[in-house]
Amino acid sequence: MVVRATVPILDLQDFTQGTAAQRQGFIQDMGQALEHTGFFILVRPGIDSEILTPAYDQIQALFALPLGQKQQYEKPELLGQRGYVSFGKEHAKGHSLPDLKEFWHLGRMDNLWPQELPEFAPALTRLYQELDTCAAHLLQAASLYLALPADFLPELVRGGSTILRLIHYPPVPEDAPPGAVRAAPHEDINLITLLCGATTAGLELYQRDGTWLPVPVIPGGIVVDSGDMLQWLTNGLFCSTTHRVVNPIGSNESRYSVPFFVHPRPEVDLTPRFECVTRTGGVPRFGAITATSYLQQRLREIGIAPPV
Ligand SMILES: O=C(O)CCC(=O)C(=O)O
Ligand SMILES: [Fe+2]
Repeated sequence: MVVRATVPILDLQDFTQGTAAQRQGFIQDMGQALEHTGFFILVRPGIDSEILTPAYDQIQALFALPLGQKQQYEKPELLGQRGYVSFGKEHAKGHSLPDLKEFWHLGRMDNLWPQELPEFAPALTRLYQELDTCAAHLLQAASLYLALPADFLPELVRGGSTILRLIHYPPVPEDAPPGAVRAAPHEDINLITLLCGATTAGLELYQRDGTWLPVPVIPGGIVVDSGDMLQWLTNGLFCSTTHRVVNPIGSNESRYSVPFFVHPRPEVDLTPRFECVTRTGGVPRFGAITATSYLQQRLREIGIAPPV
């Protein structure tokens, strides 16, 4: 019998409102998912449609603005960390072809806001805050799984450089370079990513047997994955899984998705925790580095930051 792999599904309310046994079950299942798949789908994440719907309306309105207006908010000196990044700018590490996407970044502070859309700032600020709360629950559960104090990981990201990325993948242009895809295979740089509300399928994750597993779109669910910084800090116990977004087959429509990249504060030390080194064979696989040095190095690799 062939057993088909699936992406684990977890219910956040087991952790936030469940019995002691449900809470413990959530911690175990989440830890196992991050160890073995690097991905899971979170249902009942506590972000309701009153927040998501207006945010999505604003995202669609943003990308519908004329290119010239969007480009007023494209500022190379911000290294793509705030405002607009136009179609074809970013490429995945190790890939020369650009991804077929345009996107907008907003953070905890120092944001650029599109003056054309007065509702944009309040709607997106609320979504950022809700995702920040959701991420804190997940990082608490991850800390408990690692037998660290519950506040260990949430404390690293408090006031940190977390970024909300609004992505629009337009219909694939006829003149797109052969081989270019919506998002080429890559790993996320940060600690964890919460991907909310992709409008259509396309996200796939790479499995150890060399096959790609499509991630289903579950309405109201959030796709969560662990990134390279968490892999580093846990000495590889939690894996940062390669993923990609494939081009649509059949109807060539726009796809929107909204990843929330949870980052530590810049000065945070990412040296593997000794508890995790012990759990992974006793030998540190990674060295000492701060979150800011790690990020700069990675942004250079994807063509966003200038070489030193
Ligand atoms: O659009 C998606 O579903 C995934 C996007 C992604 O992996 C990324 O921006 O890092
Ligand atoms: Fe990603």
